[in-house]
Amino acid sequence: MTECCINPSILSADFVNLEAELKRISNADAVHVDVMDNHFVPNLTLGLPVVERIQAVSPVPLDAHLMIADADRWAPAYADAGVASVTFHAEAAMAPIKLARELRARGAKAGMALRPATPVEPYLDMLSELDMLLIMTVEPGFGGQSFLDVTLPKIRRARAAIDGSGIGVAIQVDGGVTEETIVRAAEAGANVFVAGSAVYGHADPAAAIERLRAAGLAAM
Ligand SMILES: O=C(CO)[C@H](O)[C@H](O)COP(=O)(O)O
Ligand SMILES: [Co+2]
Repeated sequence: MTECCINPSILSADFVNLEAELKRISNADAVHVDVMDNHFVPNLTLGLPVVERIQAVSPVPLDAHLMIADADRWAPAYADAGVASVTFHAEAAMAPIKLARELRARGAKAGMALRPATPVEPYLDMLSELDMLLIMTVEPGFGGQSFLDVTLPKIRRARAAIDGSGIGVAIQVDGGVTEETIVRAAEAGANVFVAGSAVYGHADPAAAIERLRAAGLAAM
């Protein structure tokens, strides 16, 4: 595997200057947009109207991470808005296969996320319905948390299942990704890396992206 995608999270950007903040990461593979509803997670960020404006000005495709309840009802609208990749949480979807098919039918890549304590095994048979599996490496809700190494065996099991079945599903990790932890996540089998603090916490976010990409690639 040679692909190594770095998707900065704008959760750590300056929300008053989002257009300028997006220009600072134009060498990223996508921009990760964290949508939180204060129900599925104890935090509130932004919703569809703001995502539509980000979509209009972003130099890179959007990777929407929906930390919202009732994903079956709300997620398709993000695909309709032209978001390239829409990720819902398995714990928030009543009918994840139906929802993944709806997202793809609307032209988006379908992603499904698992909280750190949610096992991957119940979902192995539906991986072919997905373009991306997001394995959360922190409890969703806030940026700036520490990477949970306890999730590494799950990443390894997911990678083994994907490689064993020959399906082309990306494995994304999100939370606490740094130049150090990206090595362990990449060795375990992840190939798409979300980083908020480790990109926007630096004076030169574009240079931070290149360092993360180099560290991830070297570990694959
Ligand atoms: O989904 C998220 C939190 O729920 C964020 O994408 C994630 O926390 C990124 O921030 P950091 O890299 O600072 O951990
Ligand atoms: Co996220």
